[in-house]
Amino acid sequence: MTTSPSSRFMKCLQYAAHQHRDQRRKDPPQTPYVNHVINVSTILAVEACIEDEAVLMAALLHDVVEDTDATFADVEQLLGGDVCGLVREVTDDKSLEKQERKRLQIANAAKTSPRAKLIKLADKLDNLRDLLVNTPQGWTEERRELYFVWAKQVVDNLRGTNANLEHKLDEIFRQRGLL
Ligand SMILES: Nc1nc2c(ncn2[C@@H]2O[C@H](COP(=O)(O)OP(=O)(O)O)[C@@H](OP(=O)(O)OP(=O)(O)O)[C@H]2O)c(=O)[nH]1
Ligand SMILES: [Mn+2]
Repeated sequence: MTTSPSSRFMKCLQYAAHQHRDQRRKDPPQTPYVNHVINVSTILAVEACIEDEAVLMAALLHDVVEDTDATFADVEQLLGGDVCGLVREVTDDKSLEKQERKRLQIANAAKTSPRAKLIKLADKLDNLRDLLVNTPQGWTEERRELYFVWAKQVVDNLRGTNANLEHKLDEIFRQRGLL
């Protein structure tokens, strides 16, 4: 049986689109940023068959605090503590140096809850699918290659979470000679 999206889910989608409305991805066609967060939620719903609505909503909001003026308090007020807690788990601390943030993504991946790990796996899958076909503006080939290497280190600490997503990520790592 097909069910309609809930009004909470629609409110969440609208909020993500609103918050990211002026942002573009770094790919040459400058795709609207919101396409990425919709992709991450869609990967979870369609490819990983996740029915946990809080996970699908947190996927839509996974970059909203990191990359817009939204706060955790805003997310909590709009969608409650469960969704907000998941968003918190997948949000980088932008006040840290970039190298430290990258190191922490690897180190913290293993400590993340299984539901947040799903979002992180889908996030990396979408970013890597994009990198297979695009070089972000201003990136060298070397920087692109290093992103694949770094993403594999993050994914290695997220394993045992969802066989389907991990298989799709491994196909990409194999294609790049990393596995
Ligand atoms: N592949 C790709 N990535 C893009 C694009 N536009 C923006 N990004 C973002 O760029 C990040 C990777 O760039 P870096 O230079 O390594 O990191 P930074 O943006 O955090 O400084 C990814 O974040 P991340 O930390 O890996 O994950 P997240 O921020 O998405 O959670 C990704 O979301 C694009 O067109 N293609
Ligand atoms: Mn992301």
